[in-house]
Amino acid sequence: MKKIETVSLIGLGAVGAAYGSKLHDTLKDSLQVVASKERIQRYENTGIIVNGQNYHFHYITPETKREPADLVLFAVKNADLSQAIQDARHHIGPDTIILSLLNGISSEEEIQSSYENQPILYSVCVKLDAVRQQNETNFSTLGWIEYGEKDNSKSENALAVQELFERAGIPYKISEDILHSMWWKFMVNVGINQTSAVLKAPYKVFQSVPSAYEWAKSTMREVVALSQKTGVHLTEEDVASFRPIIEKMSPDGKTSMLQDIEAGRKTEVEYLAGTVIELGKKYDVPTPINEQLFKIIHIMEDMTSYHQ
Ligand SMILES: NC(=O)C1=CN([C@@H]2O[C@H](COP(=O)(O)OP(=O)(O)OC[C@H]3O[C@@H](n4cnc5c(N)ncnc54)[C@H](OP(=O)(O)O)[C@@H]3O)[C@@H](O)[C@H]2O)C=CC1
Ligand SMILES: CC(C)(CO)C(=O)C(=O)O
Repeated sequence: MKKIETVSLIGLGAVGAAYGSKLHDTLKDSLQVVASKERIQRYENTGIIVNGQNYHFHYITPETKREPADLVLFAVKNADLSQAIQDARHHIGPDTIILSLLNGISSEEEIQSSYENQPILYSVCVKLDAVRQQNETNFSTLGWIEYGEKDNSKSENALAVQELFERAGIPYKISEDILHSMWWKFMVNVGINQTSAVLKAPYKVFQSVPSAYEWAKSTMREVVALSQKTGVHLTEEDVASFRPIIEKMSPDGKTSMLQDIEAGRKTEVEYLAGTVIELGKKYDVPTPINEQLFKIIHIMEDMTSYHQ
C-alpha cells in the first residue's frame, strides 16, 4: 500500500497549527511548512504555540525547489488560496495527494483548475474548536477530518491518508457521500459562523440562548432549500444533527469568522453568504437572511478598517 512519508502544509493559523502539531509530533521534519521569508521570520521570532507547547516546524520558502511531497495540505483562508496554490507549486508532483481543509464549497475546484488531473481528496473539518490569537492556537477538540474521493470510492489515496491519520492520531472519517458532507458543513458555516460574527457570540451563546440558535438554524435552512436544486438534498435532520456537535464544543470557543472580526481581518463572507446569494439567484431560491448578513458583515469589515 502507498505510504505517506512527506507532507507539506501551507497555512499555519488555527486549523494548520492544530493539525500541523499532530503531524509534526509524528513526522518531525518530514512535515514542511511552506511560508514566505517574512512569515518564517515572524514564526521563528514568536514561536508557534499550540495548546501551550512551542512548536519548531521545518519551514521552507515557496521559491525553494524540492522533491514533490506525498501529501499537500492547504489550510489558508479562501481569499489567500490562489497565492497559496502558487506558493505550493514545488511541492506538487503528479502523484501528490492534495487535501484542502478550507471551509466553503469552492476550494477543491479552485485547486483543480490550477492542477488538472491532480489527485484531490475532498474534505471538511468538523467540530474543531481551534482559536488562534496571533501565534497561539488552543483547541479542546480536534473534531475530525471528513474526506473522500469525489466519486466516494475507497481509493488507494484515501486509504493512504487514513493510514497517515491513524499514525498521527488525527481523528478522521472517510465519507460515504462527500458532496453531502461538504454541503452539510457549508450549511453549518453559513448558519453558525455568520450569526456568531454579527452577535460576537462564542459557542456558549448558541449552547444556552435558544433564540440565537434558532436564528442560526433559519440561516442554515436557506442552504437546505438551495441543496434541493443542486441534487444534494439536505434535510431538517441535517440541520438538527449539528446541535449535539455544538453542545460538545468549548463554551468559550469561537467560529473562524468571529475570530476574523475580532482580529480585524477580512472574513470569508464572500464564500458563505456570497455563494448562497449567487446560487439563490441562479436557482431562483429566496435567500433574504443571507442577503442581510452579507451586508452587515461587510459593514463590520468596513468599520474595522475605518478604526485601524
Ligand atoms: N478556525 C477554525 O476552527 C476552523 C476553520 N476552518 C476553515 O479553515 C480555513 C483556515 O482557517 P483558520 O485556520 O481559522 O485561519 P487563520 O487565519 O487562523 O490561518 C490562516 C493562515 O494562513 C496563512 N497564510 C495565508 N496565506 C499564506 C501563504 N501564501 N503562505 C503561507 N501561509 C499563508 C496565514 O498566515 P499569516 O497569519 O502569517 O497571515 C494564517 O496563519 C478557513 O477556510 C476556515 O474557514 C475550518 C474549520 C474550523
Ligand atoms: C464548524 C466551525 C464553526 C468549527 O469547526 C467552523 O468550521 C469554523 O469555525 O469555521
